[in-house]
Amino acid sequence: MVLTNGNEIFNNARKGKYAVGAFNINDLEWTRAILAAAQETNTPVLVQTSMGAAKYMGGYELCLHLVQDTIKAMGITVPVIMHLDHGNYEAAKECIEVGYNSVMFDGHDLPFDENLEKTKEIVKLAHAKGISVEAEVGSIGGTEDGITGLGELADVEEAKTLNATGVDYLAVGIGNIHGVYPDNWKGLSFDRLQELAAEISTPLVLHGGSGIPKEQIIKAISMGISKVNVNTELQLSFAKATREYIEAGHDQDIDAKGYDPRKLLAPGTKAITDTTKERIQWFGTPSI
Ligand SMILES: O=C(O)C[C@@H](O)[C@H](O)C(=O)COP(=O)(O)O
Ligand SMILES: [Zn+2]
Repeated sequence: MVLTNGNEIFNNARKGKYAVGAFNINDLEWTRAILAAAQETNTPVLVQTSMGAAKYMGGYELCLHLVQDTIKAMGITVPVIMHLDHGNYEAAKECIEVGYNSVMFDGHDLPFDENLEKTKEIVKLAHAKGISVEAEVGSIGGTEDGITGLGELADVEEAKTLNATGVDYLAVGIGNIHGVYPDNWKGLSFDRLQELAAEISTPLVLHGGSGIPKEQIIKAISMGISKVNVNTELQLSFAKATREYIEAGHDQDIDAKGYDPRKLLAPGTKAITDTTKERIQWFGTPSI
């Protein structure tokens, strides 16, 4: 079985100064597309469900089985990590129970001491089952109520304290944000990344990978980022390819090309694979 936790994969990435992509799945097509990209590049991959995506698809157990069965149906042979992305305490416990390979406990919205205590609990529960744990230091910004933040910087002392709980990888704020970056974005803070990487040898995670210029991604990886989360870029690629297909004018009333979902979804699914392969190349993930 190719499903595995993230410990060795991301520790090797940190040591080797490359990253492994963490790509969000939203349905069967996304799952197939991302797994195809990993198989075609012969590289390990992490597929992740946010709480919302898992609910949309039918729950964590269905998502795990979807990935397991798709791996089998596609004959995937590269290592795959099934991960909970931005999980709250209850979701992290549920995914540990269900059998995910890896969980993120995102306690950024809790008082730090509570985040710390709950992280310790999740680490204990997860490690008892050989499941990896990701924690988040501070908040990874984004757009809320129409306002886009410019990205927060993780506190180094808080990062060291959270890291001491035994988490397997640590998401850090270095000016990164989720979703589309605003025109006045100032870029990643490599000074803060250097401070964090000097104190923490645990693989570091960059959330909000979509929209960061390639050269900044590559530089951050050279400084200790070992896992890069990407979701929005895959969604944009899918939407663009699907729109172009529909606007090509297949008459949806009489032409099966215009209404057969397997034809409607094909261009977008291929676009997800192509974008995923391009990001794997950016991350320098070595083929196995
Ligand atoms: O969009 C989600 O629900 C998942 C993301 O938060 C993911 O964790 C991530 O960081 C990807 O960010 P993006 O590439 O900016 O969409
Ligand atoms: Zn994220």
